[in-house]
Amino acid sequence: MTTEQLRRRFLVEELFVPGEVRLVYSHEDRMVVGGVAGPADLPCPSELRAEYFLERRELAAVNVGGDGAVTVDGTRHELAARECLYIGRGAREVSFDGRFYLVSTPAHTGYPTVKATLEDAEPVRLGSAERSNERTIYKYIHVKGIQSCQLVLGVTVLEPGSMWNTMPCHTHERRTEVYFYFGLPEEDRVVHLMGRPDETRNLVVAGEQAVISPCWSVHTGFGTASYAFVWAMGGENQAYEDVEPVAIGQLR
Ligand SMILES: O=C[C@H](O)[C@@H](O)CC(=O)C(=O)O
Ligand SMILES: [Zn+2]
Repeated sequence: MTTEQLRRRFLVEELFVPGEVRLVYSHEDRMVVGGVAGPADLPCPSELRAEYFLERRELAAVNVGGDGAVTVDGTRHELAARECLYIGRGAREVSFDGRFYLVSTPAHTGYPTVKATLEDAEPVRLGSAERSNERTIYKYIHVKGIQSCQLVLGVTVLEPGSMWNTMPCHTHERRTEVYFYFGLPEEDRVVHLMGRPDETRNLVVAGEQAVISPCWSVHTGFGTASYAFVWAMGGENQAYEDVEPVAIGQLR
């Protein structure tokens, strides 16, 4: 595929339009990703053939702006920067006040709507300054955190001067993963690597853009400045550790 074909197929651009909720439906594990520059209400696009968005789905909203709030069936949840709200199947009315990144997967049952702060996410520090990959992984929705049907989601924040994420990298044959980069200065970019481990391609990604990684694809990258990203997975299982590790020397 050419650069343009790769970008059309795997890169999600232009998610934030004032007063709108923008959504992209991927057939990779039927994940929906979106952006809200609120105030705005969650619509129910006709492609879902549903009465309301969460009739057969679950949703996570991560605050990628300043202070914000999400109202779910009349209950208002205040969210500070980088905090996350999980909204279970069955919620009928969802509205946003602020800047949110959204991820949704199909759901077979309704789990409670729960808010998580950075402290709730049991931060794990990884990497080192020597390898330019000092970072903290905050897991929000996972087996030992917020319960969901299939969604697994968290935020990774790089330290100033650290540019690499997820190296050594991996694939996970049982799940699709989407990375949404944010907190990157306007003029900077992340060079994101995708593709099978023995045949990689790169996408040059700006802040507030998302990259879809099908189950066969690695997902790793380096920025021209530090950044944060939301990682979200959907698919066969929720085991965060269930990955096929790729040694650095295996990459082509
Ligand atoms: O499957 C797990 C995901 O790729 C991320 O959680 C990895 C990550 O945030 C990192 O290494 O910085
Ligand atoms: Zn991964």
